[in-house]
Amino acid sequence: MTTTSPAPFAAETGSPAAAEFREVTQRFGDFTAVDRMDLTIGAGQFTTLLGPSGCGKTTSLRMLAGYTRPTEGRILINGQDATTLPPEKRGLGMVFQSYALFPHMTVAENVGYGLKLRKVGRVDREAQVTEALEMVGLAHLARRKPRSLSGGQQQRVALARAIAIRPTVLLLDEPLSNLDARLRVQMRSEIRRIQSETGLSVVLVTHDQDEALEMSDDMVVMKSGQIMQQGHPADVFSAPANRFVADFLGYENFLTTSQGITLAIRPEHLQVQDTETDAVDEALNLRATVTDVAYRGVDTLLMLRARDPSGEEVDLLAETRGEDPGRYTPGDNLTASAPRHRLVQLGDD
Ligand SMILES: Nc1ncnc2c1ncn2[C@@H]1O[C@H](COP(=O)(O)OP(=O)(O)OP(=O)(O)O)[C@@H](O)[C@H]1O
Repeated sequence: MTTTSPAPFAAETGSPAAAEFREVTQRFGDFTAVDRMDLTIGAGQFTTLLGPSGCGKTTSLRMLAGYTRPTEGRILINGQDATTLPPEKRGLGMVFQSYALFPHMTVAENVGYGLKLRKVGRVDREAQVTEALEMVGLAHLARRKPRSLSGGQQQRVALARAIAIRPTVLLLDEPLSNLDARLRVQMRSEIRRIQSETGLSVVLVTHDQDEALEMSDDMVVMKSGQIMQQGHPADVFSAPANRFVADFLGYENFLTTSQGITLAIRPEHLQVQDTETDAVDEALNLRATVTDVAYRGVDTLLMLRARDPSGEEVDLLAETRGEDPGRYTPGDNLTASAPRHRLVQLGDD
């Protein structure tokens, strides 16, 4: 495996960002798929667009790639207005969910295709193809046809093809969703390694929060064509801005305080005790009744019903580890508590 110096791949110096969306809207008839979006894609960063199906992730990526023109707003690539540029003039690499390899071409020909279109000479082209194939660990399969490769290998060829042109930004649209679970996890770290070795700016679209948390430098959570929160995964995870983001990232418990503030607590942070007095020092301290118990091997989920500090009845979920699974049964009364640093205060959606 050769290590490539980041220089040829890095975004042009002096560029404030690899790409920018400025007040971008995309309408399809009456429907607004992307709604006045402002987004900066940092040069050399791994940015993920995360959100549920239909939130506008792919539409945003297609606008950046130039396959769809925004109804309103501007798109900048490397500081230049690219709003009306056709896809082939944007210098972007793209990998789709379906690998879209040419079946009649060898692996090397597939990887070199974009370079040939760009009229890169044979010697340089071969060097760049080899470099890209080495990067994805497939140099030994250069003469094979795609159909003789596994799904994971085909995905690597698609990735090599996209990086061979040394794109300004590499766009990945759910590239791992056709792979089995083990391979998907392996490819996550491979793509991440390639990104850090090349210094490429990458935008990944995914609905998988684990993928986004593991891979991103910058995570953009979207809902209904709008950005709900953008930041480093650890920051977004520990301090979701609103209920939507919290919900999407697996916060299951939402409570309202007597002052009307909404708090979120992760199920693994909600502790249960048999008696009221055990938990008096905790910031949150609620009497609750067990409504259901689900044993899951490594942990046991307790479904609880309680009255929150505002007086509303709420359903809670506590994930207990190391407890005897038979310890609690429906109808039991207990105390659900959490220390102050586990209570996340939420803003409006
Ligand atoms: N060409 C189109 N014409 C009409 N509506 C469209 C078109 N393309 C997308 N949409 C709609 O815009 C919304 C956003 O679609 P988009 O594909 O961007 O979502 P997504 O977040 O990528 O979802 P998924 O994860 O399911 O791909 C959806 O409701 C979709 O039906």
